[in-house]
Amino acid sequence: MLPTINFTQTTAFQKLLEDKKRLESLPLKSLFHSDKNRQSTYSLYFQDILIDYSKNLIDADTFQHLIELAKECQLESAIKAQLSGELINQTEGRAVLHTALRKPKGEPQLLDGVNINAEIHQVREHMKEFTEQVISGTWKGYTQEAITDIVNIGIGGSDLGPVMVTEALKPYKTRLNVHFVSNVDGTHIAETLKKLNPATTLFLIASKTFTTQETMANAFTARAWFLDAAQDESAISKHFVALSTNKSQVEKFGIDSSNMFAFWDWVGGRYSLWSAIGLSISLSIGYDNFEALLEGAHDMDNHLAYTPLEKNAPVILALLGIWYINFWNAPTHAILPYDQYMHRFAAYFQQGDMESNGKSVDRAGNHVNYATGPVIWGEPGTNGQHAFYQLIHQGTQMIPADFIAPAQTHNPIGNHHTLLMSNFFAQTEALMNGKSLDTVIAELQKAGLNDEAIQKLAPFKVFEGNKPTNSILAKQINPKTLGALIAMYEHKIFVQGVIWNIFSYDQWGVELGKQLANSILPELENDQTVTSHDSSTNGLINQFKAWR
Ligand SMILES: O=P(O)(O)OC[C@H]1O[C@H](O)[C@H](O)[C@@H](O)[C@@H]1O
Repeated sequence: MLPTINFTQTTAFQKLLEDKKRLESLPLKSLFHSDKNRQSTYSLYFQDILIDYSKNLIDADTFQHLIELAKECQLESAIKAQLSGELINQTEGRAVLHTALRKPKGEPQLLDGVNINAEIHQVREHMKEFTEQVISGTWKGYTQEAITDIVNIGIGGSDLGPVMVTEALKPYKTRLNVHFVSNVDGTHIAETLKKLNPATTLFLIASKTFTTQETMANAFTARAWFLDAAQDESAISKHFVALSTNKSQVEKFGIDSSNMFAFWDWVGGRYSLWSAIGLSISLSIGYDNFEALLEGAHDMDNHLAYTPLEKNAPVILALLGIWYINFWNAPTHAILPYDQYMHRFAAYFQQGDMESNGKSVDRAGNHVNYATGPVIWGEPGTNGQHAFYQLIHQGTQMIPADFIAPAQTHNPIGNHHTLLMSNFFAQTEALMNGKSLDTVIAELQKAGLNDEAIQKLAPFKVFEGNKPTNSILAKQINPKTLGALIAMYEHKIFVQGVIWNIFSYDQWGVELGKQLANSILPELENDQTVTSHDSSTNGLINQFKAWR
């Protein structure tokens, strides 16, 4: 079981309140002036990834107190509880073992006293064989042609992870074209199918529960589109496979269980790209690369488990997040990859983080009196710079940000990568240093403005600085480093949930909307005036009915 400690009642919390007062009036850049070794003190290497957290509003005492906070909240035993398969997802009565999916063959993982490693590797073996058959063209469609296109139909965790990873690892692409349909808006599937030939298309119906409304609607549409061409139900077995935990629903849909890739209820949807849900990844980049992704994540799991908290990357990132959210009132956190291939990374962690830690009830069932998970957002640099960085630089909210970049590009064209990286380095430096009024005045004088003009313009050109950032510099974004990065963020989320004393692995908050949609659906299927809701909802429904 996880400990239930209110972190605001700890000794470390009180010390951190004092630290905040001290650091408020201490410019971050002065911490660099007074300590020439600051970068090496506040950065660490994880394999070929440099995690530099020195541009944060911390000093030695604060860092120490953050570690003490983690210890007082019994983080170390919580990490052991999760990794050893305890039922830490208490509201659903489940263990949380996505880390087990990344263990090599033969490395035991106990769940209820049973070693589940062999079962996991059986599915991985099935994924490997299937991937190789489809890529080599020995898996044939109903016209005996090889498959050219894969359509993954899934939503939430059965979509976002595979989309993000296949995009991030596009340089490793096999000959297969992978498409993703998630939205129940018919436009999504219509636009996807337009480009495809049923004879060479393979559908992966990805759903942990196999009952999700959007996915089932898209799956039935895909089935009808396919049968319209094939005119033969027996052809389905060559063109539809299921990635799910729900065998009976899969069979009901008409997919043979030999075409089902199983996973288990101890894999949370938003942590499932490592399971059979990753089949689209494996087809997209090849099984060996998929395995390398898992290996990278497994190395990060070991780092979490065996590294002292002071040197533990996900723990440090989590504690820095707590520092800003709970002591500096930062409501959001930006993830800014300077890598076009990683353009869905922030979107992926919107679900990862916000569905996990968007909670307001603690593990004892009481309403919390402190902030929990932040709003996660971000876009790739440099696009973000020309869109929303203005607010990060000069707005009123503190927005801690992670800058992520590869030193080596997969596309060495002219000086593009140097241009990109000059922006990567410049932004975190600018956010930290800002620009003082004196500097602004001197610049305006140099530009030849008169005193009156300078006085008028100067305030708008001042940058306060002191904006905290982490810089995560990877030698290269490849399957292994990406796996490690994803796992690092996953563990960061878990660590924060432990400190906030919330359950990070349930998602009851998504249920109410689903329930209401189900009750409204029949009301939309006739032309009668609706009166069963509030006047706004009734009015909107009735206008919709009149206009459709
Ligand atoms: O994989 P499925 O069972 O279809 O679930 C898809 C998604 O459904 C819900 O929105 C859950 O909140 C998500 O966590 C889940 O990823």
